[in-house]
Amino acid sequence: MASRKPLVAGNWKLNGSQTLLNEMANVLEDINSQEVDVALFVPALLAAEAVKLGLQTGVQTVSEYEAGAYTGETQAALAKQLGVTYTLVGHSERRHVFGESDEDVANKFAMAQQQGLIPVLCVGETEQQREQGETESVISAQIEAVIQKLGVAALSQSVIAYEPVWAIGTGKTASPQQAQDIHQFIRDKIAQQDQGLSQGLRILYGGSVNEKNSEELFAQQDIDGGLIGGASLKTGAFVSICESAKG
Ligand SMILES: O=C(CO)COP(=O)(O)O
Repeated sequence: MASRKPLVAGNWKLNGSQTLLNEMANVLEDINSQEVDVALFVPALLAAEAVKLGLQTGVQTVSEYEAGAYTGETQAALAKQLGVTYTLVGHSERRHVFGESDEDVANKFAMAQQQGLIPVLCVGETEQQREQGETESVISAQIEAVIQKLGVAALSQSVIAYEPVWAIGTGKTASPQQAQDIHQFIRDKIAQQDQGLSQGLRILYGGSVNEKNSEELFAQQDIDGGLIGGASLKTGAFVSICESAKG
């Protein structure tokens, strides 16, 4: 895992509760350490509470707009004020269910950074794109949209999460080698523009990670932790996954 500190992040999506948050805060208290960063991407309504409980907190998306007449949006500046650290941008469910384009995602990335949040840029191909040999070109375009807008240096204050769409919530994990190949592709792509930045960049894997497969995934050279969906709603499983990311 080179010298990058691993990050294990739970993405609760539209799930979870105040009760689960309290339970999670109790069990995670002992884990956040020198060896692994642990964060929870909770529904926006729970973010303030998660911060109060001492959790490293993320929201799941932010508005690309700074402020104004945009009913229903989550404001990056307010999240920052509340003590939120991260936001996901471009999660596949935002792209595929809510129709966010690469350009929308780049705009959200920019707004997150402008307001002092760390964006976690989610990238990944659908099953059909993989079958058609488009995996690398799809991921390249998703990353390039951010680089075109902000320059490659912007990636130094961010995290990338590779989440193959066919592996999300399906129980079909990418094999450690499949995941490593794409992580290496991403790091090499960024190295072509900035070698030093690429070496320090954390690239997480997401898609059906559980307490049984996490250790092998996290042992891969270019996998710096995980973005965990379903298993982050179970305290025991999530704690095991976090532990497995330690050196
Ligand atoms: O989408 C994910 C995390 O953002 C992955 O979800 P699962 O771990 O449930 O497959």
